[in-house]
Amino acid sequence: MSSEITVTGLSKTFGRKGDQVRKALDTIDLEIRSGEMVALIGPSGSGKSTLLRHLSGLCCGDSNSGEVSVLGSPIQHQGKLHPAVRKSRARIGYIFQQFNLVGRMKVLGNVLTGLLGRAPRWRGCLGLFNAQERELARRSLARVGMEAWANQRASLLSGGQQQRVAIARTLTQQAEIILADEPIASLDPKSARQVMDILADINQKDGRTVVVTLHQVEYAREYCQRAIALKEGVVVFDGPSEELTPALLGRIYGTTSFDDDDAPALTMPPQRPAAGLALASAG
Ligand SMILES: Nc1ncnc2c1ncn2[C@@H]1O[C@H](COP(=O)(O)OP(=O)(O)OP(=O)(O)O)[C@@H](O)[C@H]1O
Repeated sequence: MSSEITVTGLSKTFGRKGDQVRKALDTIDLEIRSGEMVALIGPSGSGKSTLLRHLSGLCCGDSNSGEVSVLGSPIQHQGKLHPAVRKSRARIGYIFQQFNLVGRMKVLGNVLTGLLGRAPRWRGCLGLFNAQERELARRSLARVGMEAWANQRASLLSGGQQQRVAIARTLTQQAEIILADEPIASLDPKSARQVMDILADINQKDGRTVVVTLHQVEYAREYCQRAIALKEGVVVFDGPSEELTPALLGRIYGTTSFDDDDAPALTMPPQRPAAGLALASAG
């Protein structure tokens, strides 16, 4: 399998000298291969969302720190976005915790916005999509079980339905990679499972690479073959998700207590990772 996402030496510091400085990512090295479904896990504030944003160039690393390339194209290099990042972004689907649909717009219109990065800008701005593009959007909605809602306003949908429409938007975009940032964090368990089933289906049937940040470790174990755990901006585990034993999770999260949704119930403040926790000791 070829490498689809490569991150080398990426660091990100928030805050300026004099203010409170916070290192959100600390010299991250990663390689994600074509067709993988990878969970990004770790305690709140460990850097999962920040890392995901860097992968699509929504965020730039520290100057002189590292590089990110996706699908063979550079996204950023030493703190600067590559001039052709817009082209690369058109190939990357991004799913947000809060769906990012336009509530006043119809569901079909929202799904068609997936084409904005590919269609000529003037056509997208005027909403001039051709019959073939509309058909693609309808097929995408059917794939996530939302075809019957095509002409409804997005604001009328439940959270789970909105997230399915957001996934249909990435299908219409014909995204080659899907980055999903906490896609199920605000959903009830049934909707969460539907969304994870759809992401897994796209991964398995279409061979799309999926990287998903998750709070619920059980979903990571069930749906993703590989898990990458961050703690205080450092990769502390990278391996098969079945190797996420309670003892290891206890060290990653600083707790052995998990709530009903299998999200870690944090009772201890985050600690620096113990030396022995780094990568090699994961098994
Ligand atoms: N725009 C920002 N400005 C300043 N600090 C930020 C910003 N974005 C993130 N941070 C900080 O970077 C660190 C990592 O945040 P991030 O949101 O990536 O963590 P996370 O693992 O996704 O957390 P959660 O699971 O709670 O969403 C945190 O300390 C956070 O406060």
